[in-house]
Amino acid sequence: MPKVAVLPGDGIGPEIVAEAVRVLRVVAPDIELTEALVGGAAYDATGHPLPPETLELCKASDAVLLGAVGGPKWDVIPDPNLRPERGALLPLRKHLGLYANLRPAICYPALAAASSLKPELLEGGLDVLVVRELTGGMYFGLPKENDGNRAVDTCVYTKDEIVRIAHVGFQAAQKRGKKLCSVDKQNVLMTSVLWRATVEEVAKEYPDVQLSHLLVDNAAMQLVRWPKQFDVIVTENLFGDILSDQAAMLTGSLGMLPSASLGTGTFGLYEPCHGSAPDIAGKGIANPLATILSVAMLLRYSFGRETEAKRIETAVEAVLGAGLRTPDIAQSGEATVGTIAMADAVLAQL
Ligand SMILES: NC(=O)C1=CN([C@@H]2O[C@H](COP(=O)(O)OP(=O)(O)OC[C@H]3O[C@@H](n4cnc5c(N)ncnc54)[C@H](O)[C@@H]3O)[C@@H](O)[C@H]2O)C=CC1
Ligand SMILES: CC(C)CC(=O)C(=O)O
Ligand SMILES: [Mg+2]
Repeated sequence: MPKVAVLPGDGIGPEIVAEAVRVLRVVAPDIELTEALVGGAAYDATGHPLPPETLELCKASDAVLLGAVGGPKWDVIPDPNLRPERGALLPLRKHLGLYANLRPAICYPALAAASSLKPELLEGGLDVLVVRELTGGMYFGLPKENDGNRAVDTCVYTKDEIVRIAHVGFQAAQKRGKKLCSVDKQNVLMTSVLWRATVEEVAKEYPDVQLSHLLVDNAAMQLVRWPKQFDVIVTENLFGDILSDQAAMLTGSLGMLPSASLGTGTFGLYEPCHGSAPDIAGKGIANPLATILSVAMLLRYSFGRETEAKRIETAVEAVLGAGLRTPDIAQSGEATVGTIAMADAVLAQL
């Protein structure tokens, strides 16, 4: 029986994951779901944000569905390695070998008005894929220190790490618009000099893909100036984290962006791109669509179930077309629905 580990986490995590699980149960009732603690919730219950039994469950599963971790309550844990982000999320990605993070930023035509961009920049929709390297760079480099007077973070990339994510970027572009933009900061960072040279080398294997390079500051500007120039963006961990949140706003809301974190093979971890949103947690108004769309990615990438994945994506598009809006994607004066009602509407469209 196919197995999925379900890790709701903190803040709005449990609220949105509960709705995504309802969708998954309807679309793929044969998949066995097992819930486990992660993040602040796990720290409170067990003293560690990633209990060994949670990691074991993930390893014994075919895929993981995660909500989000972290929040102000756990920012004050004295040992930074026991905080949810550094103690659970990053180790999960590393232990599970999930080096490729796919973050599709799709602006559904019905949401053009919710985007922070002028509608004419999004005419006919927007579909940009950010391929973010997920297990290297600044988030993982050692030493990582802070003695109160001086703090150090270290950015490390090996050629192998760049080669494998570059292949993911090129292959994704081959299946789409055949354009890849590699984003770095090679005018300053040595890791970026290696990044650019390596991407150039890998490009020789993909003559059908048009490769371009942008420095990250320019890339951030170009994303809001003319987002349709992009097809696939491949970049390192920190830049991809930032640029994908920025790309999310082009689609209407951070609450719309799903993600797949993949390694070799079909195992994957699926989560919305956003965090635990403590400012709206417990209010029943979080947008569940990023997590519901992450379930579609789970079905597509870990189980090869394209039909079921499309079924979910079509239902989401229909619900948006019918005018349902959680507050994050509503225009002023527009009626809104809560988390559960939005998921009810998706279920009704399936
Ligand atoms: N993968 C993960 O588990 C991540 C965890 N975090 C953690 O989450 C906590 C909060 O971080 P923030 O910087 O506030 O980022 P965030 O992504 O949680 O929220 C940013 C803004 O977007 C809104 N938002 C996010 N998701 C939404 C949704 N589904 N529906 C409607 N509005 C939504 C929030 O209300 C907030 O105003 C921190 O502890 C952070 O470390 C942040 C990013 C990723
Ligand atoms: C919480 C961070 C470690 C990660 C993050 O912001 C993300 O993966 O989007
Ligand atoms: Mg982020």
